Amino acid sequence: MLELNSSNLCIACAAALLGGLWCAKYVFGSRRRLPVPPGPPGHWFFGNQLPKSRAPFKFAELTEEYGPVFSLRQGPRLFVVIGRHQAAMEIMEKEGASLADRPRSIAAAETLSGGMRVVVEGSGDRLRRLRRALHARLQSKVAGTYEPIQVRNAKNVLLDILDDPKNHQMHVKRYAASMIMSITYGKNTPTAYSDPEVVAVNRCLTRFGQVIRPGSYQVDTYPILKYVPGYLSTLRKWHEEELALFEGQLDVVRQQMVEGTAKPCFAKFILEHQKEYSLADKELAYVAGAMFGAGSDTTASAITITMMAAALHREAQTKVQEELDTVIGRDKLPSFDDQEMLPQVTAFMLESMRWRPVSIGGFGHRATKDIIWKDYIIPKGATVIGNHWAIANDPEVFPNPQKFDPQRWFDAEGKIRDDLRFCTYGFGRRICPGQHVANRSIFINTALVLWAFRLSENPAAPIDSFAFSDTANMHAAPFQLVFEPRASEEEIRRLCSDEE
Ligand code: HEM
Repeated sequence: MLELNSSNLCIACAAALLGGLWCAKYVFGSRRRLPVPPGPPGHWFFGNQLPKSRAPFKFAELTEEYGPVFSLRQGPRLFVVIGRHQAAMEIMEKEGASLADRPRSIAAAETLSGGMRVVVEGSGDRLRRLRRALHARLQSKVAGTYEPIQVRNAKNVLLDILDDPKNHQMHVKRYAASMIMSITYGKNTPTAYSDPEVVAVNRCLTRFGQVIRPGSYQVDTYPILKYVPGYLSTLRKWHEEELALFEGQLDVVRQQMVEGTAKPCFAKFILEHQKEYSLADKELAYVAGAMFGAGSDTTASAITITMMAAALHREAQTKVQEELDTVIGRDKLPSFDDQEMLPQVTAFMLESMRWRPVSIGGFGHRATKDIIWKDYIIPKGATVIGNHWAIANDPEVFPNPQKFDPQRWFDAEGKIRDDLRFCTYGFGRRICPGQHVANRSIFINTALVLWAFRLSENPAAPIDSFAFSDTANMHAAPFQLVFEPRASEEEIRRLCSDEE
């Protein structure tokens, strides 16, 4: 990040003055009749210091202190954080139409992503077109057509674990990268996580992750800084690099279409329907790139969390395995067709996603009009965040929330409850369009891994179930697992090499 020096002090002063005016607007001007939700006191001008690390946990503490909805101010920006399930439903879902926007992000959205990355795109016509294109290929019915790709890759996870159990986290990352590359670009060879293409995409993602972190670029609080010469030049260079990468990936499919060798995939679909969705070439490249960006590491993280949960909660694991043994037996592998009959597997994955939510802090939405909630106002322009971690630990909805208890997802008749939902995939109009693909990935990997192996901790290397990266989508730090095959190795290998 650029240090402020004397030559741009004037601009900084102007920024401060402008910030002050905005501040005054929040503090005195627009208080209207209702107050904003309560929150910790802050500096009259700078407001509150946003946590520099582990924000979802610190926000959860503030929820305990200030209630289900609290607010923080940083310079001119107001943040409203929701930490309870009911409030999240009342605000994020019921007021979804007023919260479809994203907070303005000059650094990550406008500069690094050139205004084309769907996850940080503001509401409006372009977002609608992008989401329509994604929905066309990710909605539940279409997601079902990817099941053979998911089964093939999930079987490879079992084989990889047999060959090299130590690298279980890498195998799952390979699963997710390979599956997304197939769906997006029609690549049907297993993609190694060390593929140069995957490495290059991941480099872009790491950069994006760094830039999007609140507070990493002051320009998002004081927009005038964008006129400071050189301030955003690195981000512009990175944008050119990622655009070239995404365009290159799309060009391969374009060429295959000319040669008649293109496989059915998202890239082919959007190229064929470019006019219908009115997407420019660069937008096409980015929306295909978004599939990998949003869907690869998130999926891998969620699968790894189910494996960690199994090793740490052996009773819960046994319940799933008893169900697998009764319903599936030992002569075949579980498949998607069996899901209805495997509610324990479903409950186990639902509880894993609640226990350690991948998108732990939730993503910011921007209010496009004043929202009244109880006796408070969430003013137009505020950034509203549903804190997944705090909501996951709401004791009213998830009693004894620290306990890993898949049985909480069952109703009295032993069916998966349809009145209970956790916000794994976010909220309202910005809900994750990849959720149907993701759920299928988590289901098939959980079912196959628990069918094939008994998972446990290595007593010499206990698992720290809180050792995760401090990033928007969190990843478990490396940890050891012991995989004890539940069938003979030959049998697992034979069943994994059977064609579907
Ligand atoms: C377990 C895996 C996944 C998790 C936990 C996850 C979670 C999320 C969350 C929390 C959001 C933001 C929602 C909000 O703003 O409230 C999101 C957005 C998004 N996800 Fe996922 N996701 C997963 C897998 C996927 C997959 C597999 C794909 C694509 C194939 C995908 C594509 C997207 C896209 C494109 C967005 C941006 C949507 C927008 O901003 O309008 N995700 N995801």
